[in-house]
Amino acid sequence: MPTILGQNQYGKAENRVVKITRDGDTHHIKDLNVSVALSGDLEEVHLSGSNANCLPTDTTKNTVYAFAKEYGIESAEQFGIHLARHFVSSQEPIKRARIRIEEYAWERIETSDGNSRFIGADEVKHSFVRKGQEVRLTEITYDGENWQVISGLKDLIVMNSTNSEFWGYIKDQYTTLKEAYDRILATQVASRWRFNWTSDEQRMPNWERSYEQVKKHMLQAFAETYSLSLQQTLYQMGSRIINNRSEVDEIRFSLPNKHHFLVDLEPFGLKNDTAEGAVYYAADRPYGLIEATVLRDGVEARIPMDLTNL
Ligand SMILES: O=c1[nH]c(=O)c2[nH]c(=O)[nH]c2[nH]1
Repeated sequence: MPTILGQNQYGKAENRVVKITRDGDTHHIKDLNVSVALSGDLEEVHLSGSNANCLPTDTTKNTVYAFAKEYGIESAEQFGIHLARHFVSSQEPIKRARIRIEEYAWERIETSDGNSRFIGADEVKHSFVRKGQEVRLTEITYDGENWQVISGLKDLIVMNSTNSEFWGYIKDQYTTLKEAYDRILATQVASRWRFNWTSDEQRMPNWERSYEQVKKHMLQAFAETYSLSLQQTLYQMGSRIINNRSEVDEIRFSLPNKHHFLVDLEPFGLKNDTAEGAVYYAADRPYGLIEATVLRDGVEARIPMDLTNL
């Protein structure tokens, strides 16, 4: 049976790059995990074994490290754009580059006098603790003409200990869930948002500020929404971002509902009442999984449905 080569891409995945910038004796860290995927005229590499059009994955790795040194890392997005442009514009057979980056944040360790800026001890200028919060993400795709930048985050764990209800749902012969008028709402946010910056002619967003602002609106909407379902909270989070950040046209969330169930303490003669502060069992599985995209009216949805392997 004849066969044909379908979609293909290649490159070096998970290049771990740590760049230290020295500002006098104050240091700054950028800690990235960069994955390169290239595609183009690569049929012969697969079909005949000719490597004439193949830029080695080893070279793509070296380019990541050389660019970090030569040009620095202003933001994950800027770094990814720079790499994507390089691969597509410098190698004729390479028609498309996709750069995915995870960024791990570090913060300065405070001195014993509680101030990390006006210090006698100089270790704070170069001593860091890795932030336990979210991982920042970006994916840059470039075909020599158009850009697509989808940034995001994962593992941002949030909880509201009240202001969440869930009732009025369908009840069939299998429904046992009790209606909740005051419950815990907790989730581990995975999200991707797409920028409307698509060509060199447009003004590029300020990537660092944009990330901080999107995250701020996301968290504030989570905190400030009186929730009748995680679905409703998700929509509030997304629309708050679309309404406040003109550079973002689309945002998708994958929100596991981290269920907290009231423990039955009746057998021990104890009343476990939410109004007085209750004891919960934090279940890890199964979990409800609430996923949706929120879009600016009139734009096309481009973020893939399944965020897990992005
Ligand atoms: O916020 C929720 N949405 C649901 O769809 C759902 N289903 C469920 O059992 N609990 C919840 N909570």
